[in-house]
Amino acid sequence: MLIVLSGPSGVGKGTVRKAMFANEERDFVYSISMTTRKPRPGEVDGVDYYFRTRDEFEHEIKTGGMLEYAQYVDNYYGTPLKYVNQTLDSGKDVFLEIEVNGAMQVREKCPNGVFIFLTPPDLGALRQRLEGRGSEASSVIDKRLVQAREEIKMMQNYDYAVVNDKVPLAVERIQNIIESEHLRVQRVMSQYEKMIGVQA
Ligand SMILES: Nc1ncnc2c1ncn2[C@@H]1O[C@H](COP(=O)(O)OP(=O)(O)OP(=O)(O)O)[C@@H](O)[C@H]1O
Ligand SMILES: Nc1nc2c(ncn2[C@@H]2O[C@H](COP(=O)(O)O)[C@@H](O)[C@H]2O)c(=O)[nH]1
Repeated sequence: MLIVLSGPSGVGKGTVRKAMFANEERDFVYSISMTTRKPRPGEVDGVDYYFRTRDEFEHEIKTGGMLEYAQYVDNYYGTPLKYVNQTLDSGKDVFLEIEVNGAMQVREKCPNGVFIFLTPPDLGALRQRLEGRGSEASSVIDKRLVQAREEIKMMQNYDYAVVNDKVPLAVERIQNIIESEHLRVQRVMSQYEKMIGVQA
């Protein structure tokens, strides 16, 4: 199953995802994105992102190496296709943490994915989280907040909206969604197998 988590910058996607992966026992893999953004202090190439130049990124686009990509506040971000395909082929779930334009490209290509939008309790909390993280200059925070308003309008294109008021609660809500989606897929598959006369 392909699981896509979006939401405005600073809402807590990374925080929630890391907490989820600490809990998660099932086969479940995070797809590391590629970006032209400079690493923040402590970020490691190949762990947090694949950090690439614009030329390198554009080469990947031209050669069909990206499942999706978008320009977000002056930088490219995208999902390398090969790793997603290999992981899905191996039977594991893939988890993408990406912004809305990229998510809509994924929806076109993989309509059976599960699309979850993480929201802040309100825009004041979002600003506080971005400022509290301290990783961007205030001019960049302002641009991200402008972008956030546009992104929140896209929430209606998602299958689920989850409020990140408290991290453990948001984790639990997302895990419940994934669990129920798994059960739904299993029910459909077993009905399908019955219909075509294959032993489930
Ligand atoms: N539920 C929460 N309550 C309060 N603070 C939170 C909550 N969730 C995350 N935070 C804090 O908000 C800040 C932004 O979180 P995080 O970096 O995970 O956001 P993000 O959505 O992944 O951002 P980006 O899209 O820019 O990568 C961090 O300092 C994090 O500790
Ligand atoms: N379309 C994509 N968006 C992505 C991807 N990886 C991350 N992102 C999103 O970009 C913004 C900014 O991220 P930051 O690390 O600079 O704070 C945020 O919304 C991320 O979710 C991707 O592969 N494709």
